[in-house]
Amino acid sequence: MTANSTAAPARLSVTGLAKTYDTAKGRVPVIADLTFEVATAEIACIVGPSGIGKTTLLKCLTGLQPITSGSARIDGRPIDGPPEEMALVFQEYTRSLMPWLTVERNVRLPLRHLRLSRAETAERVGAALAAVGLAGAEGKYPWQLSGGMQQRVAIARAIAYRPEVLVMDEPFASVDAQTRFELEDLCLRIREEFGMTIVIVTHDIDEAVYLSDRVVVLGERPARVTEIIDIDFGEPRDQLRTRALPEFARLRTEIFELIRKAG
Ligand SMILES: Nc1ncnc2c1ncn2[C@@H]1O[C@H](COP(=O)(O)OP(=O)(O)OP(=O)(O)O)[C@@H](O)[C@H]1O
Repeated sequence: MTANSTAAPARLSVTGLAKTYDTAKGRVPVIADLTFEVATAEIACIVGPSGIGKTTLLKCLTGLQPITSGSARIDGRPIDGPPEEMALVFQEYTRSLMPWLTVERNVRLPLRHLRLSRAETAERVGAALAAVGLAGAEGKYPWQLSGGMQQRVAIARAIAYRPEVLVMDEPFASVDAQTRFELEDLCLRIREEFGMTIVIVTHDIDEAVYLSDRVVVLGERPARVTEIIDIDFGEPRDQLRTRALPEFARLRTEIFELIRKAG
């Protein structure tokens, strides 16, 4: 955890965040009290039992849901609506891509707001598609692509926008194991290449250990931070070598136990 009040503000800081939904049946407290920070160019994974409030937390971080109390800040500024410097990738790529637009136009869509030159737009779209291994697929439509390829397009769209913070909600849950490994390594590369800060909700403990600089484990209902676990495998990480390290197994067991107790 990078944290102290005299240093520059963390890229993302969550302080005493609480969230209660107002429903027809009354108020439903989902998040009681969360505090954690994510520094620039770090990858943080949020894990916890099903229904603990992980997606709710992401909605608060991305300004899609108002926070009930406490705060979420980006570079010290309170988040009270979708911040321009953030991009969000959902698990359900089928709902996030426009089926009537080509891959190229899907990736270009959010860039409209940035008022870039044509050349820069083309450069960013090309580089993002190349980064996800989809160079040459510009003219295809989402429905002509496999699920894994569609999710790559959704990620390319986020990369082309070059957000300072990339937030992803179970982004690889619906792709096959091989694609999942490739997309995880893509995350590590874009963090390296663009200095992006990445926050990922995942149910996959191994994925959290492999990708993260820190894992935020949520527990209790309404949710609190059970534990923040720093991970230091250094770079580069490798799907076979890193996952075979004794320290990897130790961290997996520790996080598994924490989630089991929290559930
Ligand atoms: N808009 C809403 N209004 C009322 N309650 C909601 C709303 N969205 C989510 N909830 C409730 O908040 C709780 C946490 O849901 P959330 O989707 O954030 O959990 P999660 O940890 O992401 O779940 P999962 O691991 O199953 O994806 C659940 O009980 C859910 O029913």
